[in-house]
Amino acid sequence: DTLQDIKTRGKFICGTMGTAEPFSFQDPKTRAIVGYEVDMCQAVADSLGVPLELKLIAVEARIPELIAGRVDVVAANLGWSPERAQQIDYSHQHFVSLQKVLARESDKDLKAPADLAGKRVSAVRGSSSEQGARKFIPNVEPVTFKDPSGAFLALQQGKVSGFVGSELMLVKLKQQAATSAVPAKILEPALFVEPWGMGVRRGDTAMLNQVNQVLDGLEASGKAAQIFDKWFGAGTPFNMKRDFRIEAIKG
Ligand SMILES: NC(=O)CC[C@H](N)C(=O)O
Repeated sequence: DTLQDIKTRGKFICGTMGTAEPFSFQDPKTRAIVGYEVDMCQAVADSLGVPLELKLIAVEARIPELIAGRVDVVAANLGWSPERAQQIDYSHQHFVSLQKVLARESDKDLKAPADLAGKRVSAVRGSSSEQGARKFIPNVEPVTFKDPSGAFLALQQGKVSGFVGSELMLVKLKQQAATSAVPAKILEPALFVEPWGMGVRRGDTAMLNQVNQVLDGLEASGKAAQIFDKWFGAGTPFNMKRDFRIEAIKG
């Protein structure tokens, strides 16, 4: 749909995770889907003068839903990769993430991702983590799950020795595991770094320009840094400093 179609329709539809704190997750009190990526989508909706509608999508459905036109953009932990960049266009990066491995605290012989060579690991189906597991850990064919919860459960049940995923997802799961029977640890070093952008349909130049203009505006005004601090800064479970800018992804 063109920008005019979206204005006529009267809503901007953004595909998002809904399960990934603090990017897009359910607020325990209000039950609304909130988060960093939701704020970014809201800014685009505001720029178009229409309300934001969130559509929750699984990791493996992100690119298919976008290509099929069932969402206007995808803001769903979407890492840039050369393969994906053949299928869709990417906005400027709005986050930069590490990919790491979560293991059981009790597995003392597992210190680095390389120690998982030839072992079983889990990953979310259709994620860059699935591909990264194959690429960066020798002799690994990941067991995949539709949702992060399944991949995490497999680790806790001892069905796999590691769970490859985005760092902040693993940070939250590690916190969750700390009070369970199976505490977890994050292995260092990271497997790889990935810039995240909003996914836009290939050739939808008007939408791509609109999103980039909004993101660049948030960067220039300092609003992007404020939104970052709100979700990742001191007083949040992540306590992070911003070490990237919103800018074009250098592929
Ligand atoms: N599982 C994950 O790490 C989240 C998705 C991942 N960032 C991707 O782009 O596929």
